[in-house]
Amino acid sequence: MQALSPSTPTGNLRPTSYVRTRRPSGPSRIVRCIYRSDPVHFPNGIGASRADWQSSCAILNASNKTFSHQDQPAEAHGGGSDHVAAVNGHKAAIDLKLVPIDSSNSSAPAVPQPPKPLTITDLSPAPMHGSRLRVAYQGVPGAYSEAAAGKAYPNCEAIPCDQFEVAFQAVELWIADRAVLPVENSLGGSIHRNYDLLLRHRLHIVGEVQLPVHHCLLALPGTRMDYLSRVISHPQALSQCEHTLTKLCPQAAREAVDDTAGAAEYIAVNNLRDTAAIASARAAKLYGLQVLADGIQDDSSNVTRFVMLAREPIIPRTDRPFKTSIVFAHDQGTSVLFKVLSAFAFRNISLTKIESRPHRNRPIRLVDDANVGTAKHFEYMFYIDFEASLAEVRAQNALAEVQEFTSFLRVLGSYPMDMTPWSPSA
Ligand SMILES: O=C(O)C(=O)C[C@]1(C(=O)O)C=C[C@@H](O)C=C1
Repeated sequence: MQALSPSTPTGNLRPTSYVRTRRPSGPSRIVRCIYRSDPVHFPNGIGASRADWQSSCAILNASNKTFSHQDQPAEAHGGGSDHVAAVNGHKAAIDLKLVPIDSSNSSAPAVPQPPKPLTITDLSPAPMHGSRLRVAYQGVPGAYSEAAAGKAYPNCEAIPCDQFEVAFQAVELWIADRAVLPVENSLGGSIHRNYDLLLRHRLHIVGEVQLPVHHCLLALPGTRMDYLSRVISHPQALSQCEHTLTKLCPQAAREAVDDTAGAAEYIAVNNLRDTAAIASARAAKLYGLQVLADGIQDDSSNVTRFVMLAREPIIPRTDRPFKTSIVFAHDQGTSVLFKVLSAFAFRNISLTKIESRPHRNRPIRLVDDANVGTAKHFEYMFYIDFEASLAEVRAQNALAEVQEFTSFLRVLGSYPMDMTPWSPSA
């Protein structure tokens, strides 16, 4: 099993061809590279088999084909909850001259073909990569992020990536249609890396899912809890089980790894008899481990919130509860925060989340006072989620006001709230 990594597809798993398309106007671009794969299925919203990323890559003979654009309402892919803005949904790729033509078929001299006119079928939703949405997540099969991808898009093909950054890039490079990434956990707090990446990349939040996270302590069959010298897992999982772990195996050191299921796989592959992993029951099954303890999160209300990202925003609506995520900064730093928050308070708009991260471009603001010296204020980017749709006038007015108080403002997305009934990780 190999997760998509920075060397994929541009490194050792380089695909043998890309399919390119040229838009009616503008330059040609890579829209897809095709790998042979045994993708993960989500028959009931949960992944069932492992994706198998191979270096081999199908070469499309596109001489007589037209392909549809991938971005379209998620239902067309057999599930999903976001509707990508049709205004950006170029439905057909009409000029495929850049695709290598299969030379085995070319006994006759090549006659230049005039471009074919668009037909009504070119405009109907038919993804060029088959009928399933491809969803990038960080981790390997059995990770909670894979389960979140299955909850967000029930029939999707889940694409494992070894880093969050790679999941962003997979969508940007059209290798995946969506990315599903954790942003916060009810016990462990924010996943800061993803807040920073949301700002660095140009993807749009098109949805959210909240996943109850039920952790197990996994080890090779026959391992005894009192012989454990090490527990390995994702830092979030370690922090969500901190107190329980201290009670269960106080002698064991804790070590952070990239993801929970990756920790389980690592134990199995290296036959580690003194090490346990915190991961899902599904990871135990996938990697042949035994469940030493079940439900080891410190509180049953252990929920991780994931956001779904796409290249295009969705059209905000008012017929169901929506949330909007923004990020802003100001030259005068935290002094404007109160004014910004009042723009929402005056309109009865509830905030559901506020987060601050270092302002990487300008981390410190110096304020000189000849009498007392120089004050050094840290600068921040503020992230806010509020409960309103951008289609609502009160939200538009609030943002117009926020813009007056800020030197930088970006809407990360306006998207349906996850309203699934509450079920803690029992
Ligand atoms: O390691 C995994 O299984 C993940 O999907 C990552 C992650 C996270 O980043 O928070 C997701 C959910 C859990 O909170 C623990 C870990």
